[in-house]
Amino acid sequence: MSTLTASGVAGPRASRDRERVSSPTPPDVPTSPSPARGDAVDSYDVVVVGGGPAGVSAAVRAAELGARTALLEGSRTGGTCVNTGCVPTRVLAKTARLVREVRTAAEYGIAVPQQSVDWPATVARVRATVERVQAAKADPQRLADLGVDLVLEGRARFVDPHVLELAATGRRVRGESVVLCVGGRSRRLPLPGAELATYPETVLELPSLPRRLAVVGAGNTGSQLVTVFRALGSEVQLLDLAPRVLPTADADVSHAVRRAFEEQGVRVATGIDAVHSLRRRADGAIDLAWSQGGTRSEEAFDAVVMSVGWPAALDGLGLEAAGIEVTRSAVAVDEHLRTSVPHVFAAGDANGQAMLVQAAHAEAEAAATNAVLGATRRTPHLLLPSGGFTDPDYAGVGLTEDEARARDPHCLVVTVPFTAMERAIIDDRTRGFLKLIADRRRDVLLGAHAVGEEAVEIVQAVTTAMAAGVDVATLARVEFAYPTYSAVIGEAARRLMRAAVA
Ligand SMILES: Cc1cc2nc3c(=O)[nH]c(=O)nc-3n(C[C@H](O)[C@H](O)[C@H](O)COP(=O)(O)OP(=O)(O)OC[C@H]3O[C@@H](n4cnc5c(N)ncnc54)[C@H](O)[C@@H]3O)c2cc1C
Ligand SMILES: NC(=O)c1ccc[n+]([C@@H]2O[C@H](COP(=O)([O-])OP(=O)(O)OC[C@H]3O[C@@H](n4cnc5c(N)ncnc54)[C@H](O)[C@@H]3O)[C@@H](O)[C@H]2O)c1
Repeated sequence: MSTLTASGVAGPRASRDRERVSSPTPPDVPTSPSPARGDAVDSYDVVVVGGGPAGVSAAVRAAELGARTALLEGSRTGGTCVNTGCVPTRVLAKTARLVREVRTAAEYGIAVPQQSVDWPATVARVRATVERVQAAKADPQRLADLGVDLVLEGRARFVDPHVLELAATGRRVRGESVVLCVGGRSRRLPLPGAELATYPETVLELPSLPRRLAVVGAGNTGSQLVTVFRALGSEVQLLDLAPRVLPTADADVSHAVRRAFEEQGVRVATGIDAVHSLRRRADGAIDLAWSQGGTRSEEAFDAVVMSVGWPAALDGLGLEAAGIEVTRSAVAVDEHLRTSVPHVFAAGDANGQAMLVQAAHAEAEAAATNAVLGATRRTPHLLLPSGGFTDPDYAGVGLTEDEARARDPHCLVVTVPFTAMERAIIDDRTRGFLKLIADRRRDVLLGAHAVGEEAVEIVQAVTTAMAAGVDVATLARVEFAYPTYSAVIGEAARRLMRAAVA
């Protein structure tokens, strides 16, 4: 059987005598013999670099299309998502929710003794859950069964546009096409004392719960960490250069989350001028200096978390050896996810576009298909739902109200507060709303934004309707089970039907 290449011409075969999984360390999977540094080159149709959500999707897709495929992972499969991002954050969010539930238990007649949080036990629980998700999602045998050679021999580095060298063994792997799925890492600000900061990937390494915590950056990551540590008892100061928290969310979502933070006792400072420095004090605390409106502040914290952005993880990748261009801290790609070098593609956080798991999957499948069959697929990401597990939760899909009004001032917007929904009243979770945005003819849903209980699931349900091209009248006729949070969708659709066009 001949192998596929991007041009459809028979290409070089991989060494099939190698085990499908190789690793420099002796885990429970067999390892392949490693040739001397730079000696041998194993050839594949498609080499995928990075084994996070994007890399695994790209490798599986390429293998499904019949390409000989290698997946090079420098650390652990699962990437940021499983190991240090979504999964641990979600377990921490559940921990925070449990604390809040316990706090209100007495209102339901349940006596709970004075609560306390055992941080090491929380961390152990998070780590155990990461392992369980690892086992379910990133099973090397599953990849092998799908026809992917998983190579765990350290970080890969280009030595020329087709060949990558693996740091742990020096083995060289050649790809007729290469798909870069190397993800990102937290941005490091070049500040005096920056080494004193904690980063989202390292919050679990905090030795104890900080009594006083500063979170710099109120994007998705920072906002979720605010909720977690506030619920666990920390005094929290949130700082951001942007004028509002969650700066890319719908403005009403952003305002609602900020209001909730402030009611919970979080000090929120947006529109600051700059963060200046961190400095270790004699008592072990960290002095953080920042300014706002020209006034300088300096305050002591037990920990300072920096969540100020997520550039692509390009250090040591040798992009210069391949001639691959970088723009704004990410690998530049065209609409077909092709880099400046035509046989190299980039998907997921590495290209700096959407930076969500669902986007990583979609981009990776398109990039791998393009790598194998030719570059024609695109991922316009018109419908990319996302959300975060703060207190309250928030979510959105499609255009924000400001974006929709900028395109058509006569678009229709309705907002249904959770105070109107029986389920929210029953659960005592009336903080929140669903905003639905439709075109003036009510043919197309343009956006949905929610704050409150089950916000992410509600927005996901609206996304399904949007993806199916459901018009407002049809949505208004859908029956929703009683009593559910998603019933707010039907109520919003009915209000859209009654809304007057300006
Ligand atoms: C705290 C936090 C919470 C998040 N929560 C959510 C969420 O709830 N929902 C959501 O959709 N998104 C969330 N995200 C974003 C999500 O984690 C990323 O969008 C997603 O992981 C991107 O997948 P990826 O495969 O592109 O990159 P990654 O998951 O970062 O994977 C990249 C992989 O490449 C490997 N690698 C890097 N360089 C090399 C190299 N040179 N050689 C070999 N291997 C290499 C890395 O070891 C890593 O395994 C969160 C992010 C953070 C930081
Ligand atoms: N639940 C989710 O879906 C989820 C959760 C976490 C992260 N993510 C994704 O991961 C990526 C990274 O998220 P993130 O929150 O780390 O980054 P981000 O870029 O989304 O937010 C960074 C925040 O830091 C602020 N900032 C930047 N420089 C600053 C400075 N010098 N001082 C003070 N504030 C500064 C920005 O204004 C912004 O609000 C994003 O694309 C995000 O969507 C998604």
